[in-house]
Amino acid sequence: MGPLPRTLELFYDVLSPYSWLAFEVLCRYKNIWNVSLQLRPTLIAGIMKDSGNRPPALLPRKALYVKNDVRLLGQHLQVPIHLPKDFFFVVFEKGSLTAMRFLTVVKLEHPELLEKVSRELWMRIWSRDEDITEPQSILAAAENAGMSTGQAQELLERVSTPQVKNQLKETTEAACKYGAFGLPVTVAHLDDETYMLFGSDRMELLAHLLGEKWMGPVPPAVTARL
Ligand SMILES: N[C@@H](CCC(=O)N[C@@H](CS)C(=O)NCC(=O)O)C(=O)O
Repeated sequence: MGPLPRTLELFYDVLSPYSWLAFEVLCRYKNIWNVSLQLRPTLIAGIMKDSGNRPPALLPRKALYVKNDVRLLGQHLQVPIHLPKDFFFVVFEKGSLTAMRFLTVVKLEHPELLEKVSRELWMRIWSRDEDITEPQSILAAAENAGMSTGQAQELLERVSTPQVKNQLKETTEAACKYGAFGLPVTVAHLDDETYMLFGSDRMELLAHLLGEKWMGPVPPAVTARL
């Protein structure tokens, strides 16, 4: 038997553009670093409430900074981020509750499609300024990720069931227990130690903790294909 795989849990919400950045970088590195990457759909609103934090964009000067930061990081990390025209309406009015419940049920029933469906939802909201709250929008994302219409509809019908609601709540609580006050959060389980890292900008530190090499956001073996 070989050594036990090191595990990384990525807590994310598709409402969080920084989560998208962390997600793409970790998806690029998971095989290079030989880590088991567990994707954990989480509700950022729940984390804000539980920790008493507030979204950075509620402070006007921070909002300006974040918009620019995310745009520049998108270019640097080769993730095609284009901010939605009505940033505040999209983030603070529309939110991500149904989308995150949908990803929760995808993880339960078709975990092999979770990466792709998550990416499709991010592409909609943070690249093409498309809705992610209406049933048709969620179905379109699922179908683009390779799910049949029937499969996607079946899962969508389950988003309001106690099982799915509770699962999303449990995952959000798990992130809070690790100390989350925002997203993305990467929890690294390495030998006897557990580390909680906040942000998409902790990857170099993560490489250091893993004893692996950080080769920048787009490692040579990988071509960014977004
Ligand atoms: N510096 C971090 C920022 C991450 C970030 O601001 N995430 C937002 C959600 S998109 C958040 O939860 N912020 C909470 C906070 O900054 O306290 C990065 O580059 O990823």
